Formats: sequence, structure tokens, C-alpha cells
Amino acid sequence: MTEQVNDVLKCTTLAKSFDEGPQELQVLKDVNLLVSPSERIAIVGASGSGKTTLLQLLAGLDQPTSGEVLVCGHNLANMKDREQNRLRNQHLGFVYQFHHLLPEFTALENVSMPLLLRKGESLAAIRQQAGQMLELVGMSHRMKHKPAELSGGERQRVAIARALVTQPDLVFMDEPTGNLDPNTASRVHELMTRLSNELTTSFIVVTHDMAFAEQMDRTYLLQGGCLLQS
Ligand SMILES: Nc1ncnc2c1ncn2[C@@H]1O[C@H](COP(=O)(O)OP(=O)(O)OP(=O)(O)O)[C@@H](O)[C@H]1O
Repeated sequence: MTEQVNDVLKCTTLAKSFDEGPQELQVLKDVNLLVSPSERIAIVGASGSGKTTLLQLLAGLDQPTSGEVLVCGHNLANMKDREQNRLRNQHLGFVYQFHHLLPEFTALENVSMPLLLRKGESLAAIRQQAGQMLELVGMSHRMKHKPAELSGGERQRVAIARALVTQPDLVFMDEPTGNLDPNTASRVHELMTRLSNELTTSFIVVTHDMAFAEQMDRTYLLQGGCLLQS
């Protein structure tokens, strides 16, 4: 009998050390996490506790020293780079504190980019989906603007639209509200709630913003290399 996989992400006994010459820096010791569809998880922790390192491992952008990560039932350790890239493009989205939008392209073009990389769809269909996603984040009136012509909060909303346009199962956010005022941060939160309800998207958010973290379904503290539920 085949086991049905419902977990969007599962990581078990995950550990990561960095080689620091004669010494070894063990950043993650024993991290276990299970994320279901629509769940919104916050990870908080002191600077240097390993939050970004953990996100990198969960997304397959770095290798653990031991332990395993399963994304939508696929064990990252058993996949070639090309397969991992495909998995990321199909199932995952990323939002960073600094939006990483391409400066020479408009909001619409930036949001279209992940769909263009997928290939197979007409340009018109891609533009339509990107336009709809920009509408969802309240940015349809700024579609033709380039990043430099947008405010910080507007750029962040475009970055979120870009992360969500492929309708990923799981979105990683690293300090998504780090450079936003409380009002805009609260709009980002509303948007996440809506998307987790409407598209069953799951979110893993690394943040220093406790008010933001407390609005998630679960909050974990990364301390001493382990995730502690708070
Ligand atoms: N490639 C690397 N080589 C060696 N040490 C690293 C490497 N990447 C991260 N570290 C170390 O691992 C620790 C955790 O770093 P990480 O960036 O994951 O922390 P963080 O919790 O995200 O911190 P912050 O909140 O300040 O962004 C730090 O001590 C950092 O110096």
C-alpha cells in the first residue's frame, strides 16, 4: 500500500556544522519540524542562532551534516541538482528582506519571471497570471513601474506576488517585514492569511518581529541548535 503524503515539509534530526579551522561550529543540533498544508509557522531566535542556515537547508540550498529534509514527500538527499531545481520551481517560493527584484524590469515582468523559467505557457497566459497575482497583493495600479519607482512596502508586495505566482505549496520568508512599517507589515500578514486559506499555501517565516510571529499558527524559538515550540 502506498502511503499518502500530506506533509508539505518534514525534517528530522537535522544538524549542521561549519568547519572553522581547528574548531567546528555546530549551528544546528537536532531540528525536527512538520508543516501541513495552509500552516503558517514562525521561527524566531537570537542573531546567529542559525535561522537563515535552517531555511537554506529546508530549501535544499545547502546540505545538512546529518538528518533529512522531505519537501512534498521528496527526500532532498536523493535528488540531483536539476531535480531539486525543478522541485523548488514547482513547490517552493521565496521572499527575502531585501526584495531582490530585477531593477531593469517592471513589476509585471518581475512577477512573470518564475513562470517564464518554467516554459511551456504562452506569454499572454503568463502576463495574465502575473497580473492577477499583482491584483491579489493590491498592486495592479503599479504593474508598469520599475522597482526604483515603488515604495519599500510596494516592492515587498511585488516580491510576494513573484513568490506566489507559481502557486507554490510552501513559501519561505526571511525577515519579510524587516524594512516595513507596522501598517504594511500587518497588510503582509493579512495577505498570507488569505493565501493560506484560499490556495492552501504554507509559510515558514523567519522574523525578529514578535508581533508578526505571534499571529502565525505556531511559533518556534531556535535556541541551542534546536527548535523549541513557544
Ligand atoms: N558558510 C558559513 N561558514 C561558516 N559559518 C557560517 C556560515 N554560514 C553561517 N555561519 C555561522 O553560523 C551561525 C548562524 O548563522 P545564521 O546566518 O544562520 O544566523 P541567523 O540566526 O540567521 O542570524 P541573523 O538573525 O543575525 O540573521 C553564525 O554564527 C554564522 O557566523
